[in-house]
Amino acid sequence: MKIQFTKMTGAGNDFVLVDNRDGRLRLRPDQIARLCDRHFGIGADGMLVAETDAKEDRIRMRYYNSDGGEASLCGNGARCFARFLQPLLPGSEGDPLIFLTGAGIVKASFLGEEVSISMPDPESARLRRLVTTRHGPLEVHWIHTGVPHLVVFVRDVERIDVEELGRELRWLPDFAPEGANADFVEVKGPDRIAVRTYERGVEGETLACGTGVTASALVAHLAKGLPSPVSVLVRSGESLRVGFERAGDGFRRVWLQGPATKVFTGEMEVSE
Ligand SMILES: N[C@H](CCC[C@H](N)C(=O)O)C(=O)O
Repeated sequence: MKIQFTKMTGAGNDFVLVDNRDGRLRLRPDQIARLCDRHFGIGADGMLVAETDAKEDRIRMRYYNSDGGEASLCGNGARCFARFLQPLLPGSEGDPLIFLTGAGIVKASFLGEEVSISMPDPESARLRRLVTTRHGPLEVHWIHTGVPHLVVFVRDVERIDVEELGRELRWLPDFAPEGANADFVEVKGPDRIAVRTYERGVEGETLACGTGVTASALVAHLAKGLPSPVSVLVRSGESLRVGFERAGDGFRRVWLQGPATKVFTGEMEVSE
């Protein structure tokens, strides 16, 4: 089976995108994992598939991590998805796009090289939980920004063994069975943070994580008082921005902005 795809990157978090609005494609997790494989496939952190949701009469974005498992939202992926979708919808040039995701409706706006998306209202954060790691007790903050995240504040993100500690936090029994992505956050200034993320379903550090950047900025507001918008430096060296309004003890009108770039298009043969 030949797959026509577009490869894109959202600040270094990279994706394979496929237009399946005609519904002809049925990919198994092992086929998705092969497409995302960096040695035997195209190579990506995840895959985004455009579908038609007849019931809602809207386009739906399905997101799969590189292990082939589906997740409810991918923030950088949604920004790339909007950039991918726009030329496929004649007459929509420049207008905001609205599409469905597993975490609700997303509205995307195009700002030059960048794309800004509305993020779902996060479930209320669970702050200052003590967990036990092989290095002893650690204070973590849990928040769900479309997918679950554990946020840890550190003095220097460069000195963290993200693969080792990130993996341990991702699999903590306290958050089983769904687990969580692990974000390590360094406050760099009154409205700036640096974030490194170990991603669930990629099972490793990615160069950026949109829902993780959002989780980190919201918790930095709650726990450290950083105001909106927060500028976030990610592992690739690029920066993203997160804006929000308070609503009671939570948030509303959360948005995530950053680069979303096409890298190449191609086709790949996938075994049936
Ligand atoms: N790995 C995440 C989903 C993708 C998150 C990330 N790529 C983003 O940009 O939000 C999870 O399974 O919870």
